[in-house]
Amino acid sequence: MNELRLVVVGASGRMGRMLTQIIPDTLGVRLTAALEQPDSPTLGVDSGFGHGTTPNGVPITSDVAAALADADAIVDFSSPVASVEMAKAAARAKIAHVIGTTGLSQADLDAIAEAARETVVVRSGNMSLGVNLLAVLVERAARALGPAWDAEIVEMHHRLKVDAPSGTALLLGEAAAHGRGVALAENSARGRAGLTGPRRLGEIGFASLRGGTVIGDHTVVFAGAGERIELSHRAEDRGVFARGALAAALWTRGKAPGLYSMADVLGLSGA
Ligand SMILES: NC(=O)C1=CN([C@@H]2O[C@H](COP(=O)(O)OP(=O)(O)OC[C@H]3O[C@@H](n4cnc5c(N)ncnc54)[C@H](O)[C@@H]3O)[C@@H](O)[C@H]2O)C=CC1
Ligand SMILES: O=C(O)C1=N[C@H](C(=O)O)C[C@H](O)C1
Repeated sequence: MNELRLVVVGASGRMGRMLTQIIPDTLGVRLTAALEQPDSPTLGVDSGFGHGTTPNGVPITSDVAAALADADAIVDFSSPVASVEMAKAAARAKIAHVIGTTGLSQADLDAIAEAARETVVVRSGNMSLGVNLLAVLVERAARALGPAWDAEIVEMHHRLKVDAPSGTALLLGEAAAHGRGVALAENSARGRAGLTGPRRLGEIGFASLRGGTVIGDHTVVFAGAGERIELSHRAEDRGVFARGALAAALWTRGKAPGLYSMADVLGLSGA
């Protein structure tokens, strides 16, 4: 089978640099374009620059049309605005779109769902195997324990992260809500401050810490009467997200248009 021709969106970012670093060592994929913002100072620079290796011959560009003309899939860790624009472009070009970007609003999610009617889209707040398995465990725990065990999700990330709660925290919150058979939107508590009153039964709480260079730590606490369960994941290397995203891109081959998750890619749906 031919190599999957890949476009990386957000090529100069932390995840984009990780992707361009590992793509040459990943069987079955080939980088054909590296996209950045039109005003990025890195335009024209070889996209291998970010990790001090030999040039890869793929210069960073902002020409979306040219990039999509020679591609099978897009791997996108950028910004909500950029990912929604890319989703529309991917739908028009019928190219698979793997979206890792977080901080998406409901309107952004609706636009991505609309694009997924035309092409294969894999979206996840976390592309790592560990977190997606953790979500399965959280769902089971929430189902078994019920709302009498208070669920709180604590996350910590590096000082440059711009959205909160993290996409992973929301994914884990969805898992807990699903386990309890409720909607997260109607049962979540974010950013408590001031005279909050006592905790509401069934609430799923979120707390976000930011500092230093932390790649991504998440803990789901189930606090019962007189005992507590904590389920945690710590990412030690952005490679876990990048490898997951490349696995997702390869998985899209031959799939019907639709919106998929990493649980689908990893075979964890219904686990
Ligand atoms: N789902 C997952 O497993 C993971 C998700 N993320 C998410 O991915 C996103 C990016 O994270 P980082 O790489 O750490 O951020 P970053 O800020 O280092 O990189 C984002 C890059 O996207 C670029 N960009 C913005 N608009 C663009 C456009 N229109 N076209 C092309 N490029 C554009 C920026 O210039 C920047 O270089 C964030 O939303 C983050 O939360 C990060 C790690 C793992
Ligand atoms: O911005 C990051 O860095 C990360 N973002 C994702 C999130 O919002 O959960 C995934 C990972 O934790 C790193």
